[in-house]
Amino acid sequence: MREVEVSRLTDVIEKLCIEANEHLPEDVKCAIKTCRACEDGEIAKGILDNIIENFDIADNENVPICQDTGMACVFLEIGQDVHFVGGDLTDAINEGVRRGYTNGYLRKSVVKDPVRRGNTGDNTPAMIYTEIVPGDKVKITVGPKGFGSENMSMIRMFKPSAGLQGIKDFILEVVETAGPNPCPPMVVGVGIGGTFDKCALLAKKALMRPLDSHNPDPFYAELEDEMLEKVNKLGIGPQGFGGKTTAIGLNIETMPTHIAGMPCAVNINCHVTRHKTEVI
Ligand SMILES: O=C(O)C[C@H](O)C(=O)O
Repeated sequence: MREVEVSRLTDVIEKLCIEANEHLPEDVKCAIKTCRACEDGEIAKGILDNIIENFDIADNENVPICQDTGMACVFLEIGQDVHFVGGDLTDAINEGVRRGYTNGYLRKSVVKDPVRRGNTGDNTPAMIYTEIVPGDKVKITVGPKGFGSENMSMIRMFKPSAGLQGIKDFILEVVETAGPNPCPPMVVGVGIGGTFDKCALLAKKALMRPLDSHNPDPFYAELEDEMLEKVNKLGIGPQGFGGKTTAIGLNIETMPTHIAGMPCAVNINCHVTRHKTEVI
């Protein structure tokens, strides 16, 4: 059994909240630049140039890429041989978010109550997802999630008879309904399978996977390519002004499901698909 002080998580999460908000992952930057090279419309090219200039400024001046610094989604893969000591794990995670958003001068975007509102003032609570894995390490990923795009996400509980075509049509429906609202070019995270709740989590996890990777199952890897091409043929384009680049990536995550169902969730992210990981 390896003892891990929870204060180490506080320190790491503080750092990851700031870094994730200021520095876009290389695979995302690369995907945006590749799409810029393929565009021929003047407006689309100009918007993608602005997006590239924006993330370069954020990198060089250590400022947030977007005014929406998001809800702090914290994913923990906890080795089963880890024993947390020195305090309450949830409190330690929230303290990391509190310090990150305060010391990094990041916008506090969380309200105390979904209906009656009232800002919590420190961007807590974090959305915490834990998974127990073999080993004695803790893998921490912070993915700040903006809500212009979160609001455009959807889930549908298909009957199996809807088949693959039902899923393909649903992905296109969600992207088309989103239109310019999630600040395209977007990243499309798709979850298929599990239960109602697990399916939504799969879609969110799909957004954390590098855009230059594929689902390990060739069937779903091909579906990722096919659907990305179809999404880009919708012509929504950068910021919704038309063009070839509606999405810079489309990742699919799946898991087994019940014989009577085929849940599908589509979690939309804007081009600011941020996440930072550290293993302790
Ligand atoms: O909350 C915001 O700043 C805006 C939001 O992310 C949006 O896309 O409009």
